[in-house]
Amino acid sequence: MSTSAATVSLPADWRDFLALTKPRVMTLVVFTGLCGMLAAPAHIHPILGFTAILCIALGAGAAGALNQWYEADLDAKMKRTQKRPLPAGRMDRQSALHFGVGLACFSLVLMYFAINLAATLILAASILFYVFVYTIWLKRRTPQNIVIGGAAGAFPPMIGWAAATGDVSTMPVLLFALIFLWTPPHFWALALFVKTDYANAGVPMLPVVAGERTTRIQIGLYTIPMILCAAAPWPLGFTGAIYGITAAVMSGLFLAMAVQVAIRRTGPDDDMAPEKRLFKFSILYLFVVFGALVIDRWFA
Ligand code: HEM
Ligand SMILES: CC(C)=CCC/C(C)=C/CC/C(C)=C/COP(=O)(O)OP(=O)(O)O
Repeated sequence: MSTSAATVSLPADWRDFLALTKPRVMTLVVFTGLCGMLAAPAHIHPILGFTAILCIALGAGAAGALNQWYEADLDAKMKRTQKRPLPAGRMDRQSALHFGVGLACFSLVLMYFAINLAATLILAASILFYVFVYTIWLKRRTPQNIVIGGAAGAFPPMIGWAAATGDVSTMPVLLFALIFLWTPPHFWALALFVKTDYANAGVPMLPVVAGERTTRIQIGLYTIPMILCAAAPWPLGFTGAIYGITAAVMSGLFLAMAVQVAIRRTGPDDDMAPEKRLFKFSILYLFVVFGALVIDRWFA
């Protein structure tokens, strides 16, 4: 259990509450949720659609706040996270806890009454998974933390789909699998160049525990099933050529960058440019592939 990381010296303002929700990561979470909703074979009224996306954003924000409530001690030890409201002492942990629990309850109640049970249950699963399975249980215990805990971030397209259709079928499961398999290359590419931060904080991320070589190989190994999942919707008849060709081009680029990272040997002064490029590209990849899904459905 984490302890209070710093003396609280400044009153928190709305920017600190916004920072608790991890807004930058949330943009992609919300985008994949929106694309899952718009790619579904059912129309949802725009106001209900907006409400469902709002619920995903609030639920993800709640999960981010509860993550920061629990790991203020870890965040205080890492350069990348030291300026967050809790480790910087601009907010007390209880406020973050109340904010996170309140937001989670609000998003779930709104989803249930405005949308449907299926979307509510999957949203609840993703909040619970991120907070309890990833943050509290696995993150400090095993380098497989992000493989298993990563499921939390893979649910949003399924939530969007369920909001539009009321259920879940093969296609949203494929979209879940795509993000699930994307998460290890996304995160481990970053972990390779912020390895020292994690080592200092005592977090057992793969490069710290198993070494760089293993991490590089694992990045390559997860990329192969990931691109198969990205390719599958076209031959399975769920999408057309716009999606199929876009996914193939983006997956080809992803594979090339992942292989480059997988086979590289680096010295202590290496600038880690290929790893940084792969991390940045991983984000663009999901934006473009999910965007293509919607363009294919609506404009093809
Ligand atoms: C367990 C799974 C994941 C882990 C451990 C992880 C970890 C990280 C970390 C540490 C960063 C750097 C953020 C920062 O500098 O504050 C990051 C950035 C990012 N992640 Fe992930 N991530 C995961 C899953 C996801 C998922 C599922 C998405 C969305 C679908 C996502 C989207 C992003 C985006 C958009 C950024 C860039 C944020 C920025 O520009 O600052 N991540 N991720
Ligand atoms: C719809 C819904 C509830 C989604 C929630 C899932 C979600 C926000 C997934 C993204 C995962 C994420 C931000 C991991 C960051 O890892 P970390 O927490 O180890 O990163 P840190 O070191 O920056 O805190």
